[in-house]
Amino acid sequence: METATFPDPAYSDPVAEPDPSAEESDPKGPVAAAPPVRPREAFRRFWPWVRQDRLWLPAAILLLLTGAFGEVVSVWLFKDLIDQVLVPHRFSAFWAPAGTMAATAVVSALLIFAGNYTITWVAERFILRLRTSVVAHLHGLPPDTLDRRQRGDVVARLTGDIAAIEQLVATGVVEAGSAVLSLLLFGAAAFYLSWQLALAALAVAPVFWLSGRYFGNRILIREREARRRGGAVTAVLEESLRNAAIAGTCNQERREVAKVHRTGRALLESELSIARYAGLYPPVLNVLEVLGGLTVVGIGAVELDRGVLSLGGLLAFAAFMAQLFEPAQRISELLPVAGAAGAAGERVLELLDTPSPVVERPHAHGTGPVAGRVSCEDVRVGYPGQDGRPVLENLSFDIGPGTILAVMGPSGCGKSTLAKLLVRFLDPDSGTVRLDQHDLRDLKLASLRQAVTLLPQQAPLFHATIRDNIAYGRPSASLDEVVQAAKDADAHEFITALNEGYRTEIGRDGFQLSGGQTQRIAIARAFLRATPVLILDEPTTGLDEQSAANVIAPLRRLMAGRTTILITHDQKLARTADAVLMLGAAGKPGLPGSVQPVS
Ligand SMILES: Nc1ncnc2c1ncn2[C@@H]1O[C@H](COP(=O)(O)OP(=O)(O)OP(=O)(O)O)[C@@H](O)[C@H]1O
Repeated sequence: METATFPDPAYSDPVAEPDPSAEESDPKGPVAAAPPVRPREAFRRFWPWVRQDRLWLPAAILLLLTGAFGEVVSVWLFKDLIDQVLVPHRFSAFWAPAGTMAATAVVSALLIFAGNYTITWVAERFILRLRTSVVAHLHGLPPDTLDRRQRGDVVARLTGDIAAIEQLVATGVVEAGSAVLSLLLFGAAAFYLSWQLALAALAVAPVFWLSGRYFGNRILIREREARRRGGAVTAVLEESLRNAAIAGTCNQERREVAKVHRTGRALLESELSIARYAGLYPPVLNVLEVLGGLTVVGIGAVELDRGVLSLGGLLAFAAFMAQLFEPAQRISELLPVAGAAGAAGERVLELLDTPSPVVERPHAHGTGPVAGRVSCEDVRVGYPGQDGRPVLENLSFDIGPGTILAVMGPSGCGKSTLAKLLVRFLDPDSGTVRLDQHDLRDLKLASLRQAVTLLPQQAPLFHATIRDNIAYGRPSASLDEVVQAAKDADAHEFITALNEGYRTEIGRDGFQLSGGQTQRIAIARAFLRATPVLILDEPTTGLDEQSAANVIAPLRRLMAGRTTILITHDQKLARTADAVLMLGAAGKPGLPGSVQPVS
């Protein structure tokens, strides 16, 4: 029998060829490129999240600039030091300019620190606000819309990409602003000292600009690809780790590792391609700087010879040139960062621009007291990308308050789709779904969901205590209420048998608990919500006979007196219903039969 060895030596070499048998059909990986957005447009879109702190941006620029001005003063004093102390050998005059230079350096350092801290403060607040807004938008989307994206890629967009954007709108603005103003400041000082030399130095400016454009465009294109591939790496990682158990049982560990390796290698190639441009740009600038500097020194030597310029003046000019190149260097370093920010911005805007298929109407109202009548009138619904073929068609039923309606039918006939319609994760293409007399589309979403509890097939649990998991449906519930709900759900006994009882922390998806126990926690949560309408989507699926039997008694108590849509394949459970709706009854999935009383 062949056994896999880990770590596989094949992957210790990062550019090794991955296992070809594991090649994906899509060589570009599981994440599509975001639509391109022009940097100016991206800046305009993200500006609202900076607006609140916008006054701090000029404040930071001012602090950095005043700090930089301190450096101008130091250079000026250095010129005096040479011309008035060193050249005439008057060492008694040393202390005054030296003391002023030292004090200026300290003040300058403090101002630059304050400026940099201010930028970080603005940037971090921007990141926090933007991430919160994007997450709020994503939470407003129905699960189907969100699930169309790779979860790992969404997380990459919400972390790395959002952090990179701040370079475009916060740090970038201040850095570019202060660098440009420093350039002007040092440039003005250089012109004041010798306009001829300053003009000579400026001769290289167009070449700087042209090389900036050349490198900037190429870096942006490569950053786009790298961001996409970065998202693919987290997507593949997330999926691979989530499915580690199935990979193990199917002996597919090698394939999973190869997938991670392949996407990682694609990212590596992308990053190296960026590094070739981003890494070449500063040395190219250095060469241009040296050429500019040599021109200046050549002309300066002639000026010195003609007696137009003092030695101190020439040295001070050279120092200004060095200072001039420092902001130019900073701008050049901003280029790859701005490229990354632009590419990251496109990916975050794509998330923000994902429309919700379910929109609350402007004049939507609350449900008021809910009796619990639920009806569908000639409903037709399908999913996008299915050539307009409906999943449900001509669906009509009307059940009174407190009725339990079992919904049955073959797999794929649209039972879960009906559940989505009733909580408005989906709207019908035609026809009407009603709660009491209200068309669901006229109701506020929060109000509708206050009245309806959906217990999905696999009840999700949070990484939190059992108490918090039960109270999730009503966080204000007291411990007594939580315990009562657990008792009603037949969960109290096994909870108190755990070492820490209700304070026991459970892992994601109920890790530590059996399927039946997880389901009973979810039922306790539904008891606590105590809504007039219940939708139970296959509540016993995946449970063995004994666990299913343990769940049926609390489910009966939960359903008593509430309008319940009970989606099930389980004949035993269906018998607890007052009526049954067979979907796909005529042998055609999606075409419903009528509601029949349970015999
Ligand atoms: N988000 C979606 N996008 C596109 N098609 C979907 C989506 N969800 C479901 N479908 C399709 O709609 C049809 C009905 O799916 P639905 O989940 O409602 O069936 P079901 O009766 O609940 O099936 P099961 O008993 O297997 O859970 C299926 O053909 C399915 O492929």
